[in-house]
Amino acid sequence: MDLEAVCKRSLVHAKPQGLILQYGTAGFRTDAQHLDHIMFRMGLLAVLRSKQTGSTIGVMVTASHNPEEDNGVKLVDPLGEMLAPSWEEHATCLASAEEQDLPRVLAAIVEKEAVDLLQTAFVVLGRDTRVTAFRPSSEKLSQSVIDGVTVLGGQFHDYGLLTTPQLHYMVYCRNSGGRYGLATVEGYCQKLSKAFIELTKQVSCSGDGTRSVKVDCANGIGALKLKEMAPYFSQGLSVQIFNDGTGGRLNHLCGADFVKSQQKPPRGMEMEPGERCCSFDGDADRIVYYYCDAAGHFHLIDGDKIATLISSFLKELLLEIGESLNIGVVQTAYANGSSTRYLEEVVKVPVYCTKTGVKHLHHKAQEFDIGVYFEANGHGTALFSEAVEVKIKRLAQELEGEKGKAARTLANIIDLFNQAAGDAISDMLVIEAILALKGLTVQQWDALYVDLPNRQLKVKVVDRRVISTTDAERQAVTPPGLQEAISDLMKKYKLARAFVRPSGTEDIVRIYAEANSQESADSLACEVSLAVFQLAGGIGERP
Ligand SMILES: CC(=O)N[C@H]1[C@@H](OP(=O)(O)O)O[C@H](CO)[C@@H](O)[C@@H]1O
Ligand SMILES: [Mg+2]
Repeated sequence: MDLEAVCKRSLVHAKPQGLILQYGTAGFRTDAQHLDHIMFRMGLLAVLRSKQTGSTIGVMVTASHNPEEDNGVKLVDPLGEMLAPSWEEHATCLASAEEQDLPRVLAAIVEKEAVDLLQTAFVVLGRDTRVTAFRPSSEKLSQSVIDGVTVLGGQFHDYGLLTTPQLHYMVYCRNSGGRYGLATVEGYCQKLSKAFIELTKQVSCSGDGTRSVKVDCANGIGALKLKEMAPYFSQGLSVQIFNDGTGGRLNHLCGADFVKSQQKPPRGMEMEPGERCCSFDGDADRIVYYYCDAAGHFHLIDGDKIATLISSFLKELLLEIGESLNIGVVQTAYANGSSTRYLEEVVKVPVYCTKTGVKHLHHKAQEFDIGVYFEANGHGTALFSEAVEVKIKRLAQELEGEKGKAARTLANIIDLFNQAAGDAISDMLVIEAILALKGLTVQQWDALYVDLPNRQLKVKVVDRRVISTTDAERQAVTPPGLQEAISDLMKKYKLARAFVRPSGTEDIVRIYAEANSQESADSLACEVSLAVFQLAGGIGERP
């Protein structure tokens, strides 16, 4: 490790003195102007992680659903997963080191993690479409990552524009010796499209021609990548893209985050009653569906209902095949109470709750033969253990009749999921395939259960760390008295549930409340916000 060369090069990407940023739930994220040194240093860290694991490591430059002027970066571990927690700490230390401390911090990581510096390193990069008013943001920032990689002698491949889940897929492919698929955009498009076409060709065309869906791409990378992929699956589905980045701004009044949090359609989407529509977020790892009814009312179908559709379908297939595999659904505290009840009582699958952030859900889902996980906001996928995948693919060839058909359907569904990360394009194709196979309309899907009315609010406090939680964030431990106050407030309403937690991506405290009516959910959320404001050091306007 030529520390002298690293220090010299680092001056080109000098860290603003005193600037401290933390590797959070989704990597580093802030105003793009403050990220140059972070990018260079994440290039360095990716090389060390690659040497330590003897595997290809991914670096994705994106700020997902954040406003256009922001940017961010996250590292992708060997199996396409989020970076291991101990390395998140190294990332924070490295990002916070002042220039003169850089050699010491790097040496400490090498020692602590027993990195063999003689190992070769390989890093793959992807980036979204972000530009700032004056210059490309993601493109320039990914050059800084490359600078970090090369100064430490690492090799790299820059994929250029990719969705976040596509980069996760590439990393997984490269480290699984081709077992998972071909590590190219073409390989990705072919693997998913082949599975989708196999699935949908069994559906008898009921005279209404090709199925179609309207997709809001949040003016982000999803538009480019969906356009690129659409010809591969066009015989099974036609997509009409809105907010493709040619007119509007990234994530502005559109995209999955906007639609879910505002519970209204994105700007620019032309909705006819009963038509299936969906929205991706800015880096295409989240998806939500929606439609409007004949009276013009908007209906949101969020991650919880997506998880329900997927897990019931998988359960039905297993029943048909005659295999009793251990299937589990993983949610967070934000999952609508109706969805949890429906999954447990009607679908009869065990449901688990983890802390917010996909890495927690992903990790829990790996414990099952088949683990389905979704955050309410639409980020999720399904994971199949290697043994299950091998078994189902064998059964698909061996079994005949209805059992064989079900096994082949499941084998294709396994290929259609991106098992490295939640993926809007892959999830959309899974959903479209299931709806087609089951002959369900979007309204029938929506009618599986009725969401409990709910409300999310934010409160600003002096220091959000005064709030600590337990029981997968459903109970507040500190400050004293807060949980008692919330529990007392909940008693006033029917079917009420409320919790608070400090956000991992914004400097705020989030409040969630649900109850039997919208009025009750709104007023419970408001009362809980006030309790947070009073007991946890609220600042600014009183809720
Ligand atoms: C309530 C909510 O939607 N929280 C989001 C949000 O995290 P917060 O820690 O709540 O800010 O961003 C995360 C990263 O994208 C995502 O995983 C999570 O679900
Ligand atoms: Mg995202």
